[in-house]
Amino acid sequence: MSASEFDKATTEFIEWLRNDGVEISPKVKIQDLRSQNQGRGLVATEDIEEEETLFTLPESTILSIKNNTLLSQKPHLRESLEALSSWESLIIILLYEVYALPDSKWKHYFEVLPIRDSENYKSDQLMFWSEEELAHLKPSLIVDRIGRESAEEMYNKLFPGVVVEKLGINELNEVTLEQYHSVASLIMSYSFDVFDVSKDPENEQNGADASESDDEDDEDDDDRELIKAMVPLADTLNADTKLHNASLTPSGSELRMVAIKNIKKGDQIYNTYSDHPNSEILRRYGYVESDGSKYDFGEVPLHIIENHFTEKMGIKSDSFDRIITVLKKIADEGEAEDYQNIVLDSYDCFKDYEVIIELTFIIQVLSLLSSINQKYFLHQMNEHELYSTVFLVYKKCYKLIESGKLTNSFIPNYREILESRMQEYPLDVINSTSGETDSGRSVMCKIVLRSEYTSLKNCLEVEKVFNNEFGKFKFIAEEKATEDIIKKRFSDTDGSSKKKSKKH
Ligand SMILES: C[S@@+](CC[C@H](N)C(=O)[O-])C[C@H]1O[C@@H](n2cnc3c(N)ncnc32)[C@H](O)[C@@H]1O
Repeated sequence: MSASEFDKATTEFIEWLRNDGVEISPKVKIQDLRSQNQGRGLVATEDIEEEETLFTLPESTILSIKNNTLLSQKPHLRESLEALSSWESLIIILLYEVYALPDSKWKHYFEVLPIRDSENYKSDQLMFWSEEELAHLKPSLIVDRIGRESAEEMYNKLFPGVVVEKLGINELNEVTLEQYHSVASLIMSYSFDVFDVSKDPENEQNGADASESDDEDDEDDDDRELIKAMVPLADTLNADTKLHNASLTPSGSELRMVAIKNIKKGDQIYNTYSDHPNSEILRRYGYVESDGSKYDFGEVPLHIIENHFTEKMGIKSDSFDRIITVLKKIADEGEAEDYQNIVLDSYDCFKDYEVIIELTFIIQVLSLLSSINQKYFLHQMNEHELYSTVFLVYKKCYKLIESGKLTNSFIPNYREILESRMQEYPLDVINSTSGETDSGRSVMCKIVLRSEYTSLKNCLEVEKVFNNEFGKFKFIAEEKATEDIIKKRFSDTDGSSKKKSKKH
């Protein structure tokens, strides 16, 4: 597509929007941002004030289960489509609109989407990367979450079983896996979750959350009210976690894009696609923020914690596995939220000097257990003894953390764990500084790794992490924390010896 064809598609898209009743402020325009690797975007042509409306979209423009050609031609399918997940139904609706209808009402919209213009829109979502390209993203854990298998499972479930055989949509008989992937990834990177105001008008004020929608793995918690929708023009806005200056909000049965800040003439108008770190932005949307997302974090996988406590702190591997089993059991059997699960596959360490509480909790539990293990061997305990020891330690740590305390061994353990994780990152990432302007896949890998590495590094600043406005931890001697536990578990209170595991 030449520059003039690209502009022609934009012009026809705008004309179509206006004819469909979309009102667009004269202070904004769609701009060709291909030179910045951003496709199209919306730009201010005049100064705009906070709360000004940039455009208003009537219901008729929004493509969703409420408004589409498939159901207007085949209304008897409504119930069956509604019974599917909102992902599945929108995929079918969109495939029908794009591939079965040469004259779809939304055809001018499709012309400005990657689905019709593969020349100007490269699909860089991780789903489309080769194994070799993905290898450059290691050690990021994002490579384990690409979701290609689950996408293929959905394709195999829908085609031909559901779509052709059950629903009888023969027009979609020939849909290939490739076409399915391109529609599914379009939904992933362009769709919005909007409240279905027609169902419950009282929700109007809460708003079409109208945020860029989540992916198929995290299907809406509140499926009653949120529907997945393609929202033309609203999805022309690019996103930036730090420059976010406009949001989509409901207004009766319409949707409005509203400035949430003053915007200067010439500035780009940015939406937000939720609070994602760079790795997740790359996975879902195929780009990265070169100077890092506001919501970046690095992750500490459980095996790093395991290696630390088994290789350096004297807990045997087998004991470690048994402790983990007990910790999971405590969470499974625990009453209410008091006994939360602290065994995760990985633990987030945020760029802004915050770590998830589960990381603090599990390191504190294992710190106390390793100090108990020096005298009372965990590996010599039977199942019951180990359970009650771990349980007492768990409860002690819960109380400690709740009252703003950690023990002295916590920080060295925490530090070494983070440092071990950081050592997994390649040297060129460690030594690089921001500033890449290229957007090739290998450069994006570097940027993601740097985002993660920087987040981990920030979390090494323990003063900021454990002594901040949200919580100031005091550090107490190990013995003080373990003495009650040792008394309860190992002292001879009734004359019989409970010191089976004591060192001789
Ligand atoms: C909802 S669309 C935004 C409109 C898009 N630029 C277009 O021309 O159709 C989301 C896609 O836009 C691109 N995008 C959004 N924000 C971006 C940014 N800050 N930098 C680079 N590309 C961005 C990515 O390709 C993403 O998958």
